[in-house]
Amino acid sequence: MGKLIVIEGVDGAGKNTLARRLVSAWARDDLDVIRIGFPRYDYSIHADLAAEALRGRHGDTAQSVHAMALLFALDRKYAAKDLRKALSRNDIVLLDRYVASNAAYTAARLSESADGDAVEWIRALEFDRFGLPVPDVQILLDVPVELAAERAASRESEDISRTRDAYERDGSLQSRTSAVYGGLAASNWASRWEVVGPDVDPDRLAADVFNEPPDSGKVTT
Ligand SMILES: Nc1ncnc2c1ncn2[C@@H]1O[C@H](COP(=O)(O)OP(=O)(O)O)[C@@H](O)[C@H]1O
Ligand SMILES: Cc1cn([C@H]2C[C@H](O)[C@@H](COP(=O)(O)OP(=O)(O)O)O2)c(=O)[nH]c1=O
Repeated sequence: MGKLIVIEGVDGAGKNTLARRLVSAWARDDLDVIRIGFPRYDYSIHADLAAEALRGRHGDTAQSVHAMALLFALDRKYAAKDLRKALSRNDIVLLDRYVASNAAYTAARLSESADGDAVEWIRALEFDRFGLPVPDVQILLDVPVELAAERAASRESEDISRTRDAYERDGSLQSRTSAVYGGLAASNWASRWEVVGPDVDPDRLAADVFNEPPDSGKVTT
C-alpha cells in the first residue's frame, strides 16, 4: 500500500512547483509516484462546474459557500476508486490539494476558524460519508499571503489561460484561508501535518515525509 501525501496552501503558494520537485526527488530514488491535482478539471463535471461558477457562470452558485464545497467534494467522491487503485499500485500518491482545501476555504468564507462547524462538516462529509482515504501526511506550504498573491497575479499576466478566479482575486479570503490552514496544521487535522516555508529544500522534504513514522506532526522551515 502506497503513502498518500498531500500538498496544501493558498493560491499561488507554489504547490504545483513543489509537487514537481518532490516527484523528481522520489523518482531519483526509484520510487513509483503518481501525482493527482484537485480539482480534477477536464475529468470531473463537478470540478468544471465549480471553476465555471468561480468565473461568473451558473447564476448564484458561487455565492453559496456550501454549494461550492459540495461541488469540490463530489469531484473527490468520484475519484475515490482511482485513488485506492493508485495507492495499491504505487509507493506514493501525491495530491495537489485535497479535503483540507475544502475545509480551509469553506471555513474562511464563513469567517470560521479551524475548530468551527464548517471544518467538521467537511470532515464528516468527505472522510466519513464519502469514505475518502485519509492522507498519511499533509504538507502545508505556508508562504506569506502577499508573496502568494504576487505569484498568482504574475502567473495570470504570463498565461492568458490562468486568469484569476473569484477566490484568487479576494485577498482577504486568502488571508483568512491561510489562518485556517495554520489551525488545521497545528491540530494535525485528520492526520499528521508538516509545515514548510517558501525556501524548503524539496529533496530533504521528500525524504522526510516518505520515511517518517505516521504518528507525529512537526514544523520544518
Ligand atoms: N520556490 C519558488 N520560487 C520562486 N517562484 C516560485 C516558487 N514556487 C512557485 N513559484 C512561482 O509562483 C507561481 C505560482 O506557483 P504554483 O506552483 O503554480 O502555485 P500554486 O500551485 O500553489 O497555485 C508560478 O509562477 C511559479 O513559477
Ligand atoms: C480542491 C478545492 C479547491 N478549492 C478552491 C481553492 C482555489 O481557490 C479554487 C480553485 O482551485 P485551484 O487548485 O487553485 O485551481 P486553479 O488551477 O484554478 O488555480 O478552489 C476549494 O475551495 N475546495 C476544494 O476542495
